[in-house]
Amino acid sequence: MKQTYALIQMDIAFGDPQTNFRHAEELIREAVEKRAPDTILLPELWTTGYDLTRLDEIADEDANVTIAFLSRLAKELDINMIAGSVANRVDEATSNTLLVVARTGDIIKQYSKAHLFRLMDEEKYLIEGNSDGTFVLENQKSAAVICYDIRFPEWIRTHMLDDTKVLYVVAEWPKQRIDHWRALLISRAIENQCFVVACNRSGSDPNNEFGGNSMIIGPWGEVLAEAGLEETILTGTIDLEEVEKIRATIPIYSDRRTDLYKLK
Ligand SMILES: O=C(O)CCC(=O)C(=O)O
Repeated sequence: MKQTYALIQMDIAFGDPQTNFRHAEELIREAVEKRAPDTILLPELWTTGYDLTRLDEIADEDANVTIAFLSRLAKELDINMIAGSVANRVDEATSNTLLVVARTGDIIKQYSKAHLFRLMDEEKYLIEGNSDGTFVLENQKSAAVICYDIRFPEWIRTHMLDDTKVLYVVAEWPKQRIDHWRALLISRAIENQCFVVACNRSGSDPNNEFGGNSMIIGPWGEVLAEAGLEETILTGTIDLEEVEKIRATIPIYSDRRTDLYKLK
C-alpha cells in the first residue's frame, strides 16, 4: 500500500495564532494542489510557537479552534492530517497536544507530549501526557510522538511492538542540534524497522533558530526525502510493504531477549 505525504516545514509567527492559521492554510492548499497527498504533516506548536509565557492568552481551549480549522480543511481537501501539536488548555492546565485528523474531518487521536523538554522550559508551563500515541490511519497501525520524545528509544519501542509500521514525529528542533535530530530519526527507523515521517519547523524565535531538515526515512534507514533549512513543503511516497520485507530479512521482533532487559 502506497502513501503520499506532504510535510509543511513552515516558519511560525511567535505567539500569533491568527497569522499561523492563515499561513498554514495557504501552505496546505499549495501542497494539495501540487501533489495531492494522502496525508499532511504540520510541526510542533505551530499555532503559537514557543511563546510559553503567554499561554494564558494564546492557548486553545480544548483545542476547539484548531479542531474546527483542521476538520474543515480535511473534509474539503480530502486529506488526513498529522496536524502537528498545539497548546491545548484543559481546565487550568495546558498540554502540548498532537492531533490526528482523518479525511472525514474526525479527530481520531490526541496525544500529549510525554517527555517535557527542560532546556526550553516546557515543564514550567506545560503538563506532560500520560498515554501513548498509537492509532490506525488508512487501516495502518501508526504512532505519533513529539520532538524530545525521540530521545527515548524505550518509549518509541513501546509504540512499535504491535506491528506498527509508520512513526510520525512533529517537532520544533533547534538548528544547533540538527545532527542529533537526523541521527536519532534514522536510528529509530533502523532499530524499529519502520518508516519515519518527521516534520520540523524552519525560522527562528527570540530564543532559538530552528533546523528544518524534515525527513522521510525507510525501514532500512535510507533517507527517502529531506528538506533543507528554509520554509518548504517536502513531499514523498512510501510503500508500506517494504516493512514486511525488512522484518522478514532480519527478524528483530522475534529475536528480542526480554528475559534479559531491565527497563524499569
Ligand atoms: O532534544 C532536543 O535536542 C530538542 C528537543 C526539543 O526542542 C523539544 O522537545 O521541543
